[in-house]
Amino acid sequence: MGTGAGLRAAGDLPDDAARLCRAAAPPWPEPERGQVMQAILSARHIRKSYGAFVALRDISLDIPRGERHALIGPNGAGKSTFIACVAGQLSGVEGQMLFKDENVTALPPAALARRGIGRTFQISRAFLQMTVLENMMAAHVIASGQWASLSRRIYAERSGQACAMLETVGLADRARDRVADLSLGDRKRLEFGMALVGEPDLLLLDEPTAGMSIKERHALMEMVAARVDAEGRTLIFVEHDIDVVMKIAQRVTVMVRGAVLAAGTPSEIKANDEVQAVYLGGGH
Ligand SMILES: Nc1ncnc2c1ncn2[C@@H]1O[C@H](COP(=O)(O)OP(=O)(O)OP(=O)(O)O)[C@@H](O)[C@H]1O
Repeated sequence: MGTGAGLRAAGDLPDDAARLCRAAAPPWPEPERGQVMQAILSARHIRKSYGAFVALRDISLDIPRGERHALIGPNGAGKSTFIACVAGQLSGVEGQMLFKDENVTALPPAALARRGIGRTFQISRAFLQMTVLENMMAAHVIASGQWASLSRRIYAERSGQACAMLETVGLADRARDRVADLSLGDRKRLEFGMALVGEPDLLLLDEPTAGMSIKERHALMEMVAARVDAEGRTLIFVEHDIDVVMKIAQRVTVMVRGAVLAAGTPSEIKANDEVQAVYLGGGH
């Protein structure tokens, strides 16, 4: 993990020191005005229709490498559709998607995952009866592609890696519990950890805190922010809790009816009259 260029300072330090740095950091600073960062993802004129219904009209946005970026907007604005486009899960998407300067338009999910675009998935029913550790090990086996050769040595290695990742996401003491017995917050931690196993450069989270208590939401997203920062990853997340957005995102894009209404730092978005009228003011 965390081997790529662009590692932030905390990621280069021994664990304890990094933890202390991160503990002192929140709330995380917004990028300085005018600061230019290289885009890891550039979406150009993305358009997606479901039959006659146009869900995304003409979305163009750049996501700088290492940024925590929130997508917000009223129900039906097209946020999940955009995430699914970036992950390559939809057909018939018009426009162009550049990832790390490569044209990845219309590539399937597996090809995008190999290039470093990852997203979380809800743990499927069949895996709920398995333990937390078994699920995490499955994620390692899938990511390694070594289905058939789980020798004793590789098994030990995988379980070591799985335990380390459980430690990372705060689930080490739940390793032997069934996933079905976890709280929603812990299940989301596990899903996040399983997505990290693929070492994505860009991680997509679609409403990661849905259904959680306020306290759980903040705890989950603070952990997510600390991890993506420490490992030099880029994060795009869809979130309805505006307090979480203000605390976690460095930049925000507001979508309304399939188009971008505004983009900027959290404080710019909060001060935007149009955004207040259409979304934040509760008029949706
Ligand atoms: N498979 C589909 N077939 C037809 N219409 C769809 C499909 N998926 C989404 N839509 C429609 O596209 C629009 C955008 O949906 P999307 O889920 O992307 O919005 P959203 O901003 O994520 O909303 P929410 O915050 O409620 O999740 C909505 O009007 C939705 O009903």
